[in-house]
Amino acid sequence: MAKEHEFEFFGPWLGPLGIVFGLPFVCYAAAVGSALGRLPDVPTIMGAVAKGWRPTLGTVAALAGWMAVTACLHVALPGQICEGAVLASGKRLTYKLNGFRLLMLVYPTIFYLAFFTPYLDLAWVHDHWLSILSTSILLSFALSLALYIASRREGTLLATGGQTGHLFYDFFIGAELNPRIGSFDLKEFCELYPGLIGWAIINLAMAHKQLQVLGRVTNSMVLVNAFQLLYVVDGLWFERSILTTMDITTDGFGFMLVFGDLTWVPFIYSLQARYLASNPQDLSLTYSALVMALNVLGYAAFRGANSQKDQFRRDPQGPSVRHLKTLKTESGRQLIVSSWWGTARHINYTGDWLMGLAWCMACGFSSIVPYFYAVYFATLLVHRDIRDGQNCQLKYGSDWKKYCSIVPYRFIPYVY
Ligand SMILES: NC(=O)C1=CN([C@@H]2O[C@H](COP(=O)(O)OP(=O)(O)OC[C@H]3O[C@@H](n4cnc5c(N)ncnc54)[C@H](OP(=O)(O)O)[C@@H]3O)[C@@H](O)[C@H]2O)C=CC1
Ligand SMILES: CC(C)=CCC[C@@H](C)[C@H]1CC=C2C3=C(CC[C@@]21C)[C@@]1(C)CC[C@H](O)C(C)(C)[C@@H]1CC3
Repeated sequence: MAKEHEFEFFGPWLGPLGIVFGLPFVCYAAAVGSALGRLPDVPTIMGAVAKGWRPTLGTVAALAGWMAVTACLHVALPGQICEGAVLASGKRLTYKLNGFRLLMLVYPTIFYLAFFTPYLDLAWVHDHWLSILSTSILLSFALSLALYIASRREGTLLATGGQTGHLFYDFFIGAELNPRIGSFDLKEFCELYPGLIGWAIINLAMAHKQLQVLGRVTNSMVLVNAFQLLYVVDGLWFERSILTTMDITTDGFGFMLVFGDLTWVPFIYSLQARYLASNPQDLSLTYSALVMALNVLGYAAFRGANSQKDQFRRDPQGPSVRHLKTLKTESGRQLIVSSWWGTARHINYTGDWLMGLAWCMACGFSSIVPYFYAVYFATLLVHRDIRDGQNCQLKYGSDWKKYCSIVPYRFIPYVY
């Protein structure tokens, strides 16, 4: 029964209800605030949304078309075939990974058509933002519902946290672990293809809008596009490493991830570019260099730590990782206690957040709106660090305590 299970997010109702209904509202607020360049009050948000929220045939066709194009390309293009982590059933699923190829095909094509030909008015995305957003929210609800219903089939492998029996909570947190249509893995696809690549395309659309209105693209817009494209390219180039993240190995595919992948990432992570489309900023050379340095620093910690762990988990005797100091655990696995992983237990999160801060800073300091991302992301990472700590405590028992005493800081050495 529901009572015997542990509920994340403050119980079966409070957090889940807040997320299911609160986050779509935050998306609308961010849409209005980024256009105005200030924090909007509720009547202003409601007024703007009332005027422009309705999905149209055009926005439904655009979004459905985008999902269909990415899905077809994922199926049609060749890709690396990789095995995922071992499941509770003892089996491993195979995944086809071709996100980087897909990006390399789609992004330059759209860039060329929008900026060098009259055939693609990409700024349309900017002008129909609220309507596209509503379409995406509705799609997220519909897909989550379909996934929940499908998870009730006989013999589906359910996520540990998504089988409480509490209907709303399971719908929210995700019941089925790896929903698939044949060999097409819906969770891996949604996490890396339409939303993540869509984010990079949306950024281009915002630059296109700026070009239409201003007659040029500002250096801040170029920086935001370049930084975030690097982030997307990195995610797709290292697509394989997603197969060992808790999203794929542990969490079910429900509203939280569906909405996160298909709506939150493209519509919130593009906040800076959308802000700059309506509030252009010209940055000095020195300031631009500072922001670039912060992005490089963040990227070094993010990529350095993630790759180090990845290589170590694949082959602890590999030439680039065999020198690392480790703690041997009773489970037979080792934990790295030197180099990146000796500085703080989640130095990769710190690097990720620093990059996010650089994206916000590229928008200058005239408005707090673009900084919403840094605040949101800090909250997500703190929560994720706690969840991962709990998982590791279960996996490694007293060895995890030992590890925490050797590497006492979570994010920033000597601070936190
Ligand atoms: N942009 C965004 O919105 C988001 C980005 N991310 C990014 O995704 C990346 C992956 O994040 P995530 O999967 O959450 O977490 P991590 O990459 O930090 O993986 C955590 C796992 O790594 C292993 N591990 C932890 N410490 C050590 C150690 N010292 N030595 C060896 N292995 C260790 C443990 O698993 P085991 O021991 O079983 O291998 C642990 O469960 C991060 O860089 C994060 O910033 C994440 C969420 C959202
Ligand atoms: C507020 C809300 C609904 C949160 C849901 C969380 C999701 C937005 C994030 C959970 C884990 C994510 C990851 C990425 C994007 C955001 C979500 C989906 C990621 C794909 C971004 C690119 C990175 O390189 C990554 C591949 C490491 C990363 C994986 C986790």
